[in-house]
Amino acid sequence: SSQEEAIKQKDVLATEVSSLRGELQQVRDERDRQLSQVQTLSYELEKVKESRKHSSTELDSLTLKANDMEEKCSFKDNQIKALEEQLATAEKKLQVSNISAYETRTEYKGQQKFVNELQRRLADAEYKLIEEERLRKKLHNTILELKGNIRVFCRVRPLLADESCSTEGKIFSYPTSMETSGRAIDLAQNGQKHSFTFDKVFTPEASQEEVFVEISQLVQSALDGYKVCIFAYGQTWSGKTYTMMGRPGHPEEKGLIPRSLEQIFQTKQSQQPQGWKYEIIADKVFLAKFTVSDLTVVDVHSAKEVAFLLNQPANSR
Ligand SMILES: Nc1ncnc2c1ncn2[C@@H]1O[C@H](COP(=O)(O)OP(=O)(O)OP(=O)(O)O)[C@@H](O)[C@H]1O
Repeated sequence: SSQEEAIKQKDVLATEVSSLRGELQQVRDERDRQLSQVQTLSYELEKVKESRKHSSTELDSLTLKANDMEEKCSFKDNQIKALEEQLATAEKKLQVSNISAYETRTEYKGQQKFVNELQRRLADAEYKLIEEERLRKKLHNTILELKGNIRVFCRVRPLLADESCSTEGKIFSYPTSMETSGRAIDLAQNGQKHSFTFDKVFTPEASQEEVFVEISQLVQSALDGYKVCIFAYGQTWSGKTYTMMGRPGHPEEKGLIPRSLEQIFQTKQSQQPQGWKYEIIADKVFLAKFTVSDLTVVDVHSAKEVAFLLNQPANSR
């Protein structure tokens, strides 16, 4: 029985051992499972640590960026403030400009009215001027016609250095009566007096300018469209060239031709704004010893040829 007892106890113990072995196995399995869980967790922990490290670097860089942005923002804020101030000033200026633009526009309208009025008056004045110019031409020509369509002036030149003056005072005299003053000349020859009257007599003292005053009215007539002819006539050495051309190299002694040309070209210029247009044609003819040579029809090829033609009448005398 004690043997049975022992066998029984042994069986109980064997059962107990196997149950304990089962439990041990369970504990082992649990341990392995927990071990692998620990491994997983420590791996994850490692990952979290790494990501935290990365995040902290990123955080640093972001903080830096944020600081930079803040700085920039405050700079931009200042800029915006400055721009706002500028904008306010500009708006104020714009307001002022608008007011002054309005004033200017009003003033411009006033001026425009005034200009229109002036233009109207100018057109009126121009019309009157043209009418009056027409009347002046007519009256000028009437005066010249009344003075005589053909007028003869006499000019006595002074004695030249090599000419005797012993008898000069006795030969010429100029009557001073009311009727003939400035128009008559008396010549004494062999005790006889010969009286002549002209439209005007120029004494030896008369200047080129004085002679031109008489002639300029005829030049004006020519400019007004009337036909005019002025020529000098007289014996050799009597002063025709001097009267017509003047003394070369002495501008104050220039003759009728250069003075007339000046008047013609001055009038041409001064009348241009009033709408007058002048066409001036020059034609030069030489007459010497009954031979007429017309420069405008003779073919010339050089300045020398022209000089030759100009000298021809003088050479042929
Ligand atoms: N009014 C004057 N005052 C001063 N000198 C004059 C005057 N008129 C003429 N003379 C002089 O008298 C001289 C003769 O004049 P000029 O040559 O003009 O005469 P002319 O009539 O043209 O002669 P020609 O018929 O020979 O060509 C010139 O020396 C000129 O300078």
